[in-house]
Amino acid sequence: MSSTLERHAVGAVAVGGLLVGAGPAVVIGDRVSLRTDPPAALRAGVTLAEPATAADLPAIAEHAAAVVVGASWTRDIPLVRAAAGLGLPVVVERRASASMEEWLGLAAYCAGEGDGRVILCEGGSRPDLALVRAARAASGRPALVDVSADLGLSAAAVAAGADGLIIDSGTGTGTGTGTGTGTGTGTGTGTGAGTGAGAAQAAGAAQAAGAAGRRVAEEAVTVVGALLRDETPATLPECRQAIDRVDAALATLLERRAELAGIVQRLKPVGGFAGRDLGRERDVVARMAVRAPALGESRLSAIMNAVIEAGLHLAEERSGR
Ligand SMILES: C=C(O[C@@H]1C=C(C(=O)O)C=C[C@H]1O)C(=O)O
Repeated sequence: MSSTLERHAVGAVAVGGLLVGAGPAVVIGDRVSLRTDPPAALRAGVTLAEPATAADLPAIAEHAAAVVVGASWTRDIPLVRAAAGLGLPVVVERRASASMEEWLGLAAYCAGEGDGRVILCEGGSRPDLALVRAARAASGRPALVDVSADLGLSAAAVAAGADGLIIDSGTGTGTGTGTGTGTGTGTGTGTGAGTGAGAAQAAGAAQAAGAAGRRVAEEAVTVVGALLRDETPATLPECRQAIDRVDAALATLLERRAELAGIVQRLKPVGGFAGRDLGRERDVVARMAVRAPALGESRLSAIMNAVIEAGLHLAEERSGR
């Protein structure tokens, strides 16, 4: 077995005001690539910036919180080396078809050329989430997943252990001017660019789609993070934020539960409070106590009585009883 399969605790890398790799997963909505975005996209305070050439590096050092070694040029070693030595955290994208060993090898090279602050990043149209999980555990480096091409993978990426999601900066800012393309889909991707009439519309569509995309990513980080991401908050604000995420997940589940309980009321011969089934309620509590042994049956029973009664009230209200 390769030694890269050893598992390491994942360290944290600060990127601007974000801590990537410890605590909650983050959403990064501003990744700029000077290979495709206009130079003006590199505004002060941008989080991630990818150079087109070495000439871009001084401006990136001045304006960006981290430099991206992009998937399309991981073999341009002089540029990789210059980017890694810039003094910023380095985000190392996996070249499509690169193996985990190649990816981690490049990350280690960047760590050696720089000050060691390296974050892995997986992207493309079909991000390999199993590889993200394995690479993160094997290297101890935090990992981001760029879900711009398929926002529907946001929840899966967080579940796979991603320390953050990147959503395309074009979708996040909608800075288009002029006519051109403005596409917004249900999953929230959009770009606005061009010159002439229709610009505002294109930019507006891109902005709306970008905001929707951000909500999808934030939702995944919050709800899936609350369910699956290990956290040991050390401060009062961090702990309260962690509780807020758990409450968001709870509210989502409570609403879902109330809908299901409402369907049951319509399916039973006698619904509502009149058809209350205390045996079934006891079974519900007993099963939950297996998952929540610290709370135990008697505390859970009080909680679930309130939950069940709220569901019955809602069902009766809706049925006009
Ligand atoms: C949903 C039902 O109706 C009532 C509500 C329950 C619940 O919310 O879990 C459980 C038992 C019943 O008192 C059911 O019978 O399953």
